[in-house]
Amino acid sequence: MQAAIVSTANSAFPPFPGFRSFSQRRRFSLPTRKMWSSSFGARRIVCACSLPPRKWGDDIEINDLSVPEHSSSGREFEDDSNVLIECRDVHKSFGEKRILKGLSFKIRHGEAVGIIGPSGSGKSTVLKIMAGLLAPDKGEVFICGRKRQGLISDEEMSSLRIGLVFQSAALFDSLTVRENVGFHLYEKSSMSDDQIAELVSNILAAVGLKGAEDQLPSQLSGGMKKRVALARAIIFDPTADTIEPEVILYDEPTAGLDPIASTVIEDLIRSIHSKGERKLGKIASYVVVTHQHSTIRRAVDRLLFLFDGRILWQGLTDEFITTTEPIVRQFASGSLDGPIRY
Ligand SMILES: Nc1ncnc2c1ncn2[C@@H]1O[C@H](COP(=O)(O)OP(=O)(O)OP(=O)(O)O)[C@@H](O)[C@H]1O
Repeated sequence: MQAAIVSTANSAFPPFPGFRSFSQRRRFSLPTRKMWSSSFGARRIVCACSLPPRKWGDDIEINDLSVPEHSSSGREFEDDSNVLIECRDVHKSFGEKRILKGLSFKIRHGEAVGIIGPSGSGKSTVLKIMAGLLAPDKGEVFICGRKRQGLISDEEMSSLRIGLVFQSAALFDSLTVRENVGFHLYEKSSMSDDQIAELVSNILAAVGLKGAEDQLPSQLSGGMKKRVALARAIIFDPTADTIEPEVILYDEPTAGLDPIASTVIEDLIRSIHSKGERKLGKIASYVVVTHQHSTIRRAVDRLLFLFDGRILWQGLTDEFITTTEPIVRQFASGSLDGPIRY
């Protein structure tokens, strides 16, 4: 994840005069998306890096952190009828550096996919391209079968909502944890401040941050910031009335967390996944960029291995440790012996 992009995303949500007090939120106007667009040229980034409130149904239990069974058959991944996001022959360079050199893959409805690969291989770049924050130099991105032109568009938002949880959390520095997590609800929801505060407290408790409501991001550790960002991505609006398929992209959600905190996050990511059914309050699919073995084992079903600008290998999570592909094998074992040289 590059600092430049993160700061761009942060600048899309500057604290506005009067914004500190959400209890007075109806006495001043938060900027509309149009205002964001004209003021910061960042309308599309706003749409993608933090999800607006979703409709969650009564069936969601935030405390239900049980891990659903992993898919056991690779066959379902051959079904092309339900593709939400497809990258086709995507190329991306930064200056002289060719990062992506013909990357192709599909994310289907119901999937839990991990993207792994060596540091600097372009995993975060792929997420940003999927989210519509970066445009490929060459190649195509299809959203629900429709080719994306440039960056994310409002038209696309109506068919699929894509949220990106940044590696660096990208919190608003001058807002409290409660205000960061409840940001979209305070702006868009018909819920009362007390209801939002209660919902925020429940979500914070679920990510292990009970009692952190009034703290500022500067008072939190890196791991705590990550959990706040996750809480912001998964908070729901139980009063909204639309259900749209939704994909969340997580960039190293467990990096820097202790093993137990990682497990909480991994199970939380699982617990809001609908696994294909269009269910109120659950997300259709998610993609996790990670280096953590625990996250690979616990939070995803299928893996894409990115190497030298392409998908070198893909398979089910269980196959990752048994594959005979030499590069993947070396990566999985962490051995210094093998084709990858540092
Ligand atoms: N906006 C940018 N400008 C210039 N170079 C960039 C930019 N974004 C990414 N890069 C470069 O592209 C390469 C891939 O970066 P990226 O963050 O996508 O890799 P990654 O696989 O996610 O790395 P890591 O696992 O270390 O987080 C790096 O060499 C990085 O320096």
